[in-house]
Amino acid sequence: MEAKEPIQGVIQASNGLEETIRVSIRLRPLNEKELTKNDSSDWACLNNNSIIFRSTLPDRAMYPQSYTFDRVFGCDSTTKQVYEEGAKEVVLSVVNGINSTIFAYGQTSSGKTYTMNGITEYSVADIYNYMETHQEREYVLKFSAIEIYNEAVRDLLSFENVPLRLLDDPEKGTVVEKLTEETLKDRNHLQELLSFCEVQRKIGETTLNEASSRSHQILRLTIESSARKFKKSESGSSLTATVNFVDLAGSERASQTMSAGTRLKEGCHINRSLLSLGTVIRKLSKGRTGHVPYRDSKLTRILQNSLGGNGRTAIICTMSPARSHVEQSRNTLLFATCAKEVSTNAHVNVVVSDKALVKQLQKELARLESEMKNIKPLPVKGDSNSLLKEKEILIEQMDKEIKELTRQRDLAQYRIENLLHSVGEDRIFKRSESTVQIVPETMSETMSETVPETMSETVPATVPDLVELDLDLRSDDSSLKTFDTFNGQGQEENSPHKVNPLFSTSHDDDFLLDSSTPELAGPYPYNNWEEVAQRVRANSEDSYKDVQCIELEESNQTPNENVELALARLEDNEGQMISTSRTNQVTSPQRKNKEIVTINKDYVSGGFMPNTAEPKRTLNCIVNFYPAEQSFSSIEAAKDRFQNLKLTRSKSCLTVLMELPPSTWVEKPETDKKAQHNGSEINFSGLAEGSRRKRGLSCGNLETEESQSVCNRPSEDKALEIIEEDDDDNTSVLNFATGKKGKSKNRLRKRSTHGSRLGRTPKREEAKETTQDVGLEEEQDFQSHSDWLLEFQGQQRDIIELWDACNVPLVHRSYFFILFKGDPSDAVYMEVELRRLFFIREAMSRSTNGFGRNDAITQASSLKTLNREREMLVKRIKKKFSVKERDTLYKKWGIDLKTKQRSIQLAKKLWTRTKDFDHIHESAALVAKLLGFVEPSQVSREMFGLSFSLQSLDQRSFPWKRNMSLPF
Ligand SMILES: Nc1ncnc2c1ncn2[C@@H]1O[C@H](COP(=O)(O)OP(=O)(O)OP(=O)(O)O)[C@@H](O)[C@H]1O
Repeated sequence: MEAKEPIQGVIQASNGLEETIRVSIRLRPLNEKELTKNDSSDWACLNNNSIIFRSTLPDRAMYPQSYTFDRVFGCDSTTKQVYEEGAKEVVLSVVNGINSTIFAYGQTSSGKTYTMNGITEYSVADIYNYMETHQEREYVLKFSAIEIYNEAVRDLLSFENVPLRLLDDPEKGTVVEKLTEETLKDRNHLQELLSFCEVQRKIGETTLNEASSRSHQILRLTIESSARKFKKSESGSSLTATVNFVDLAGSERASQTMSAGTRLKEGCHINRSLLSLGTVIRKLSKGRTGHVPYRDSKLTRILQNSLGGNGRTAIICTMSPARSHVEQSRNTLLFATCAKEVSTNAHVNVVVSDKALVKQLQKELARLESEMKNIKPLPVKGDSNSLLKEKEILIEQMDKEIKELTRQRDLAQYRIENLLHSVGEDRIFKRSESTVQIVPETMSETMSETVPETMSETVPATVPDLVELDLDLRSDDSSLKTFDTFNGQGQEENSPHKVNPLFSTSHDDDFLLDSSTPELAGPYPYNNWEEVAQRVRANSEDSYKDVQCIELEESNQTPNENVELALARLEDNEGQMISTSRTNQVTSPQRKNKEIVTINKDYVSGGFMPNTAEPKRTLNCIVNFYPAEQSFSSIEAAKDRFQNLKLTRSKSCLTVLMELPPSTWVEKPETDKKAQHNGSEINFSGLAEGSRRKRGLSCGNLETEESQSVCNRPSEDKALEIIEEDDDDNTSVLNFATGKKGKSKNRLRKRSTHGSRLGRTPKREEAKETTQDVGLEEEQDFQSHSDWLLEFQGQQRDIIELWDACNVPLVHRSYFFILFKGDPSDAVYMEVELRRLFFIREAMSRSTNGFGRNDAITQASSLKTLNREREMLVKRIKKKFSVKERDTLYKKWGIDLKTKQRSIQLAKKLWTRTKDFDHIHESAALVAKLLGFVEPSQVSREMFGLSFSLQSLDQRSFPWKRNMSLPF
């Protein structure tokens, strides 16, 4: 068994190897004397491991008949076999740094010396053979020999017959003082020494006149080995181990050698060492508990490590087969049986000096440092910069893919939600063909679910968009920020709004190409709406320009300042909103902004919740807070005002301006007269019940025929209807947008749906037709503006009335009042506001009276039709206004990109959230404007329209939500 390579740097021992003593039995043949006496053998080797006693004598029955050991050698076994199978493995452990001991135990003349001499010879031969075949290491062999006789230790290599003392060394254990230790030169040298020892031992026996040895002989061979690459002086570590060849004295009892005098004493000493050996073996065989009497004899002291200590041990028990020696043979077998139970714990003995250890570590360190220095950097394939760029490009591509996938995922989720929602709404949302039907209580939840979750979070249903519009009017920068926040972009850190991925990454116009839009089926109920916009724009083009010019030349007031001015008046009349005393003079922008914020805060904190007291108060304020002599809406006042300006426009322009005062929201006798002159039955003197009845406005009673006609008005009867008289007039977008009328001979005939509802339309249309019959273009334009003015004034009153009925908050009224002053392009917003207010009032009424479902149709079918219309609108918008054209217009008008983006975002939101017929046309018109016809002066107006359209959408579900009343 090969021992493991020792670990350097550890002094004395490692690799503990616990094993039992290897015990073999060798049965020698009968010698001549025994044969002569016919001392037959009763022992027989049953196999290689067992020996049996075959005697049938009755008195022997009490003893065991069979014994088993590691190896049993019969009479015909050679010493070579005994060595090979019983000792060699243990002996050769010494070359690997493990101590080993070979014992020969047995009675006198049983063959101990005979066997041990042979084993020693074979061992020496094998050791030298090993060293010769392992030249990588250097070996130093040292030999010593002692004899223990009568408990006296003698150096067999010394001619002096002086007993040696035993010393206890802390590291080596018991050592023999002054013991000769001969360093061997070669194997012959060892053979000479062995012969010399044998002679010495025989001399002693001869002196004692003994045929058999009475002493214990210990031949000790120590082997030190080290790696050959290290010189001895530099050797950091070496292995050192000793093999002991122990030839014990005969184990027969003292009584058998009992004699008088010296012989008795000799026999007693023999027994002492042997008895002590037997005791130690017996103790060790029972485990290492308790005291082991190693020190009871010289023999056990010297061989302490070989007996249950650091080393491997083999015991060869020799025995005579003669029947006459049966008792000694049994004793030998009993000893062997005990020895078999003894275990040892062999270690590899590595001896390392401190100096050598330091040197070895230094060398190892130097080697490692050298290796570190020799390590070359790994070759880099190609240019690192190009690799980096490639990686960056790859990352960018992956990032785009991720965004695209995310967008597709969100889109798919949104469609699924819509689909599921539509299915679910079939049971709860019903409406007539063209009437917005009051939805059940679950409608509010359904509506909110229709909008993507992120969008719902972005715009809480109860947060009016006016607040954001207010901020927008303060300054461009703040409005940008606010609107971005509104749309989930450019969020502030603590903003609860989330970005809707549906919009965050898509192109500005992508939402118009949403493939989820179903096909359009059936008649398009709002044909040529874009032509309406063109007409309106064309007819009002000069007015726009003049207004802009006047506003610029008047006082360089910005839209914000106009708002401020109105608010200042509002404050003066209210006297409660803002304690600051103000006049009509324009204050500094900073101050104005601050005060507007104050109003907005009031609105958000207090005005948002239902407030029944304020609307009644503010309604009167809105109507009356302008004294007649100060009112901008007064024609006379407007004339004075305009005349004081440095007008550069033509007379016709001035005329138009005079007819389109900045604000017509207050009652004007002149206008009333004009309205009456045109056959209108509108009573402009307030909001008396009688006037409402005259106009057919039955706001409080929707069960009347008129009100039913309002609510059930087909969607075809929308706010604007275009009659193209000249099909060849295909004014280009650019021409239209830049104000070139070209050869347009379009006739715009406005048909007010709500006007019809109010009972004014027939007469008003008659007036229109009469005007058209004149045929003069200027007169037609004039008539058109006059009609619009009447229409506008009528709408104003309806709106004011509905504001009151719906408890619309003051702030909303204020801004609406300021922004929409009778410009022809305000028609859309007026119509939207009216529709919104009608709806809200109707909803309030229904919420009080209960819900009716008889005339309802399924939400799925209405959504289907809605989406068809949406699809058609998309196609028309795309066809009319290319992206390139719009960009050209934006650039020409100087609309900055952020403003454009903001408008488009609002349009997206409105477009996406428009879920019914009431809003799709207005939203389509607004979207179209924002995509192609938003001039700088219209930005705030358009945004306001979008904002309150969105607000209307959000608040639609509010009245039924948790039975709360309307917030305005
Ligand atoms: N296996 C054997 N084969 C042949 N002869 C043997 C064998 N074993 C021992 N002998 C012979 O027996 C005799 C006694 O042997 P040996 O001297 O070795 O006994 P011993 O046990 O050493 O006795 P003592 O204890 O008195 O020294 C010797 O002459 C030896 O040659």
